[in-house]
Amino acid sequence: MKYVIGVDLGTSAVKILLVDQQGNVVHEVSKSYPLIQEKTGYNEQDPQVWVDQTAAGLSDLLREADVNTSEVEGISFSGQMHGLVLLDKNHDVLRPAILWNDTRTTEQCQHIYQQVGEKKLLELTKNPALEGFTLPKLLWVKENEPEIYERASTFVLPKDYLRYKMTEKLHMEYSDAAGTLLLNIGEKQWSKEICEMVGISAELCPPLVASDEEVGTLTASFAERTGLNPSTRVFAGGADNACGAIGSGILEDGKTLCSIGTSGVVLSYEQGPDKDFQGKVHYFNHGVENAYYTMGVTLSAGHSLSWFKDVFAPDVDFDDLLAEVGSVPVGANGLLFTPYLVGERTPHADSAIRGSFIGMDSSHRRDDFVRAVMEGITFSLNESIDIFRRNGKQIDTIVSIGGGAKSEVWLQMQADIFDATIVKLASEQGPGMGAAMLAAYGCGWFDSLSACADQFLQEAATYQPKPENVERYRELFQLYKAVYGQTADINHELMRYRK
Ligand SMILES: Nc1ncnc2c1ncn2[C@@H]1O[C@H](COP(=O)(O)OP(=O)(O)O)[C@@H](O)[C@H]1O
Ligand SMILES: O=C(CO)[C@@H](O)[C@H](O)COP(=O)(O)O
Repeated sequence: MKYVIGVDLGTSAVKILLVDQQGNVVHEVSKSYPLIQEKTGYNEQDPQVWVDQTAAGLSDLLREADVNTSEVEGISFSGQMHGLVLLDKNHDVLRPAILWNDTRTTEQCQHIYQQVGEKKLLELTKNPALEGFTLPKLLWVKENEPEIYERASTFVLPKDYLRYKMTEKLHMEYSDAAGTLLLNIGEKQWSKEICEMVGISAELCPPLVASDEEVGTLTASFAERTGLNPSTRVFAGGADNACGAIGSGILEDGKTLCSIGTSGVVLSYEQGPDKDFQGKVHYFNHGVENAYYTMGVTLSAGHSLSWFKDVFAPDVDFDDLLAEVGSVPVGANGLLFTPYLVGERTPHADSAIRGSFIGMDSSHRRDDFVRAVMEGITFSLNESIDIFRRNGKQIDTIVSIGGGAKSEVWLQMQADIFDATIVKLASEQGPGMGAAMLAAYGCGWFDSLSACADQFLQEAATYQPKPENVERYRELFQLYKAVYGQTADINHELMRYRK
């Protein structure tokens, strides 16, 4: 038997899948790591921890699955996007990585608009300047930590750093480079024009490769540390949302994905770079050659539920926390939640907005709060679906993945709020599966990623919208949408009282 490995370097954990030639997940391992949150809006991680936890996870995976390592042909990656990993001339890390959900860079985003202009920025990158993207982070370091910036010789994104430590080959690939705001996504080249206009040396930008490109094999020391064979073939991989799309079969026009991980995204396949969403949704290169995708992002999706659990039910696991949510009626007995715990991206690009519970009543119990949190996250994602539909996209079927797809109640809630059929796949680990598929395709097991998807991906269940719930949620969605406007000023004022 032959195997490939998909490594998904997420925000809460690295998840590693061992997949056979039929697409069966033979074994999986997850190793978590913390967020470093020194101040409000700050979110960092130590890149060395990603490498150590991945090495530990691979070692556990191979030992527990008890496979012959010479049968593991290839390995590839999916990674949390946008995180800035700054490296010196020896490729040593210069400071903790500044992550996608870090929103300290509002001033730098304004600087980008002033220097480049909104129209030009959209023309070149197809995206607006958002705090989470990599370029504003580079500018923040340049302004606030000039002694570190001066020592920088290049930058990479989280999974690129991990791959570098495994192979000693340094690259970035298109689907993740698209989220830096420095890539001309249509031409698939670093934009020298943007570098010049914002004052970043183009020499900092690393060499670019395609997601399915073979970049080398493992170093002897990493192979020894994990038990993998040093000749294991290593493929570049992709951004977690591009890999989530591959691992969910979002490989042709008309296909839509909803992923509820730490962040939440609604993502739709695009054939080319030429559609115009006026920057209201993100527009990135896919992990499939010459394809693209558009997506809306809820910054704190699963993170809102994890936050609620950590603060109010630390000793309860997710299954127990959600056990009675199905018996709470639609609308959580009049309780609304907005999931803006770390600011928001779509549809409100606002780093200072924060979350609210509206309508708390002394009759409310923990289950009402849990349902309200789940509904609020799903309403937020519905705002992205709304943008797609208003721009002419037909969305009647959505593949749902991520931690949120583990719960039947949440899957039905998605069907009712999105008013669409929800498809659950046999594995909810889309990004890890997408990474494994890139390795399988790269190893030549299939002629195309679509052929691989036909073999690897199976529908496990579908959830149909229930008309009476759809109607109630339609009314509640109008109230949900009003909360942002009614709480924005108060939240902006409260900003100066935060840590
Ligand atoms: N059993 C469960 N039911 C519902 N939601 C869950 C469950 N387990 C985890 N989650 C949610 O999924 C999120 C983690 O999703 P995951 O896709 O693993 O995230 P990431 O890739 O960002 O690390 C958690 O924050 C939590 O809110
Ligand atoms: O910032 C984005 C997309 O633009 C996030 O989707 C990150 O890519 C992190 O993803 P998860 O850890 O939630 O999967």
